[in-house]
Amino acid sequence: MLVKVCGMRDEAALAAVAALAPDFLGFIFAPASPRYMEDVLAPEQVQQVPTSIWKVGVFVNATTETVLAKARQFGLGAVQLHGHEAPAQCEELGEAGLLVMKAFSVGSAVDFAALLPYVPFCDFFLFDTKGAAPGGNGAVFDWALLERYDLPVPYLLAGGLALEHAAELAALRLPGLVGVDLNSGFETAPGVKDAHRVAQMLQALRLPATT
Ligand SMILES: O=C(O)c1ccccc1N[C@@H]1O[C@H](COP(=O)(O)O)[C@@H](O)[C@H]1O
Repeated sequence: MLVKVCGMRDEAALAAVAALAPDFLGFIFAPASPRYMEDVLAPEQVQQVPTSIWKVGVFVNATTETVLAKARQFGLGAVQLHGHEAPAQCEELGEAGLLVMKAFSVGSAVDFAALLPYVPFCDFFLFDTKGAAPGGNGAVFDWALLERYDLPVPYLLAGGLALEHAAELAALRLPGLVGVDLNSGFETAPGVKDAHRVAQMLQALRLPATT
């Protein structure tokens, strides 16, 4: 199971979580988010994350020019598009050499047909809970809604995941599911990750499957 830890904005927590070697570390570039990090982390602090970890910039309805400029400045290898970005923008960012993750908000149902235009242009999808904010709402959706997923793009599960879900997530078998995204459920304050809780989750998810 791939693990992304998102919303890094505290230098000490960044170092502690990076030392745990998650697959992805996420940095929020949406100014309205309490996890917005450009005011507290310098590009060099992001660039020094080990190259074995994908550095993911999380954007909400930013232009391609802005995303590419931030990617260059902070040394991002991947982008998570968490707004209403079009398939053409995913294509542009992929062609620029970035790994593209498109997030979709899940309410009481998922319209998989609406995702079809994104299929050729995304490396991963990410399913998050619909809420008042574009992301980081800290709420879990009904994962059973993904049982009918049949598209060829692998996805990460997001939305309110916390340590209490560890056993259920480790045993979860859903078509297309390849990873999880840890965010507000692993914080002591917005953007300050609790490396101890992240370590416990990584251990639970990386244990060999028993079934
Ligand atoms: O975390 C944020 O503040 C945020 C802001 C804008 C876009 C995305 C954001 N976070 C993403 O939201 C999901 C779910 O987070 P949570 O577990 O519910 O807190 C996750 O993919 C984050 O990357």
